[in-house]
Amino acid sequence: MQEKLTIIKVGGKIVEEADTLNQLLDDFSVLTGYKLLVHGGGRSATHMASRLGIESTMVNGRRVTDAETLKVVTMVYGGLVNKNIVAGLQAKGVNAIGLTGADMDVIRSVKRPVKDIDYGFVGDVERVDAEALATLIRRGVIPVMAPLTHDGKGHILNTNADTIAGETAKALAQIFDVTLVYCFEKKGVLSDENDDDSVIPVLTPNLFREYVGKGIIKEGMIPKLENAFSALEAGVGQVIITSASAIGKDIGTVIKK
Ligand SMILES: Nc1ncnc2c1ncn2[C@@H]1O[C@H](COP(=O)(O)OP(=O)(O)O)[C@@H](O)[C@H]1O
Ligand SMILES: CC(=O)N[C@@H](CCC(=O)OP(=O)(O)O)C(=O)O
Repeated sequence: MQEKLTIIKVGGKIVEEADTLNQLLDDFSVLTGYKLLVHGGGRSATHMASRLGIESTMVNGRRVTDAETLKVVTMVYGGLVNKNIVAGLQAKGVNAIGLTGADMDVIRSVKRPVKDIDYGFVGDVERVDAEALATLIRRGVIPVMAPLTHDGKGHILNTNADTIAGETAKALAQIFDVTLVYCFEKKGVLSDENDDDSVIPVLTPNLFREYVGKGIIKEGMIPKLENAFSALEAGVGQVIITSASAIGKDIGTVIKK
C-alpha cells in the first residue's frame, strides 16, 4: 500500500493577509502525515506591480508576464510570499523548505508558445522531479512551492499556482497516495455565487460542463477545475476544493471522474 501525502494549494487572498495566512499555517502545521504546500500570491504581485507603475493583465486566469512583470513575480512569489510562509511554518515547528521550480531542478517548463495570445514569460510544465520531492518529504522536510518554474537555460518562468499543485500532485501520485486540496476563500464550488452555503458536494465532468454552460462556474474556477480533473485522471487519489479554514476537515466540493 502506498503511503499517504496531502498537497495543499493556497491562493492569493489567503496568503496576502497576515491573519488568514497565520490561521492557514496553524491548520497546516497540525495536519498529520506527509504533506506539501503550494502557494499562489497573484494578488500580492498585482499590488506590488501597481506600486511600481506596472499594469497587470490577466487572460483566461493567467498573467501576461512581460520582462518587467517577470521581475516582480520572481521577487514576490520566490521572495516575499515564499519566505514569509517558510518562516511562519518554522515558527510552528514545521521544518519547511521554500522551493521554486529552479531549486533542485524540481520543475522544468517550456515558455508557452504564442498562439492567439502572447503570454510572455509563462511556463508550461514539462516535468516535475517527484523523486527529489519524495526524498525531502521522507526526511521530514516539508516543501513549500512557489508558482515559478525554469526552462533549464537560465530563465525563470511564471506558472499558475493551481497548475503547479496539479502537476506536482500527478508526479507524486506515482509514489504516494495523494490527496490534493485546493483552498480558497469560499467553502467550495458554489451553485449560487451569492449564497456561500450553496456548496456543490460532488462535481463530475458532466456537471462541470453544465455549470460552465450556465455561467455558474466561471473565471479562475474554470482552470482550477480543469487542473483538478486532469489530476484525478492521472492517478491522484482524491481532489477537494474547499475553504482555507477547512483543512483536515471533510467538507467542500469533492471532484469525481
Ligand atoms: N461557481 C463558483 N463557485 C465558487 N467560486 C467561483 C465560482 N465561479 C467562479 N468563481 C470564482 O473563482 C475564484 C477562485 O479562483 P481563483 O481566483 O483563480 O482562485 P485562488 O483564490 O485560489 O487563486 C473565486 O474567488 C470566485 O470568484
Ligand atoms: C501564469 C500565472 O497566471 N501565474 C500566476 C501565479 C500566481 C498564482 O497563481 O496565484 P494565485 O493562486 O493566488 O492566483 C500569476 O502570476 O498570477
